[in-house]
Amino acid sequence: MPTTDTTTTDALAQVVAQRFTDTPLRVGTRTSPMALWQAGHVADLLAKRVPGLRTELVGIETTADNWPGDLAELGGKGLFTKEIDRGLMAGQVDVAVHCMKDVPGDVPLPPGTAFGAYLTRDDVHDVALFPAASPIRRLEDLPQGAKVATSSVRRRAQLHQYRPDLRIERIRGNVNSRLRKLDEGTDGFEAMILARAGLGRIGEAGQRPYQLLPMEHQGKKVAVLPAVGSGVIGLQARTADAPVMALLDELSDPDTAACVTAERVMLHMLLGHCNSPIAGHCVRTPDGREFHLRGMVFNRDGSRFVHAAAWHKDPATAGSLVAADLLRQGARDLINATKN
Ligand SMILES: NCc1[nH]cc(CCC(=O)O)c1CC(=O)O
Repeated sequence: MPTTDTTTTDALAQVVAQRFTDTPLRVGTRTSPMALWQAGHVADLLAKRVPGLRTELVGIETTADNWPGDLAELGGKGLFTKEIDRGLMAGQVDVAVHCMKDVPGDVPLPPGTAFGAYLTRDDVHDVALFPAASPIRRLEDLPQGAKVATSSVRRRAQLHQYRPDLRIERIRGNVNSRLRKLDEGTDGFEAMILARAGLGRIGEAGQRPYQLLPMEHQGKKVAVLPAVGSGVIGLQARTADAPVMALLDELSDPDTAACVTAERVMLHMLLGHCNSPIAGHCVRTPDGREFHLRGMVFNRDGSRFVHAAAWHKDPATAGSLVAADLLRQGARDLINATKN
């Protein structure tokens, strides 16, 4: 009898279940509420695919979690991922959960590891939030010179394009503590920019009003193109761990994987570092035949920027076309000018 898909996949479930009888499958994660939600979601997906599979969340604090100051002072390079990568390489965890947005584009993945799954992309919009007691609900209504919280150089540059008067300042800590600071008026912030996906994961998206920022320019309204990899959870494992890699492959969403490839090929070719204001977003075209990638590179205050788009059936080609176009327009000078 010919082997069907079901029998092969069931064989995989058996292999995985047997391997993780004595020790559970360990899922490595950061320890913020958002990261723990993500890891729990991954554990649910794994257990759904392999009934009876035992999983264990292993919380790992990263350099970024333990540094209260400005991350730029540490020089970047995987501040959110390094310690989890080390745990994966050392065999302390079997799967690492990362926000693709936090995976640096200018350092290679640790040897012997690879992303085996990209989960279906969440909403990629950035949103503006205001203190609970504030009557203001749109960035356009903020008074001249209002103080806005974000640590992202990409968001800072794009806000300044529309509202050069705003005083944009860094804020640290996890999303929950940032919201608390905003409401309590610590540091006098009148607005804050966050990813809608992150808000949803900590259960806040339905709890408070926010302004969804459009991704495309519409008159005088603030528009923000998202970061490369935004809204995507990536699952990394040891390449030699064949059963886990095969399991991750089944959890991966092909469209999300293709779009992340397009965006990250662009990022790699631009040689962006963690202080480069770079934005990129890829979608499949409505007819399903091609991938449409848009990319932007800014200077620090958004007064100069380059913008390119490409359509191609091969995502990596779309990425390299957009990067080449951005570089031709002067992206290298913009990136070098924002080096610390
Ligand atoms: N830089 C932190 C970070 N990494 C991923 C998310 C949210 C989820 C996502 O966009 O993938 C956030 C919070 C934020 O930017 O507001």
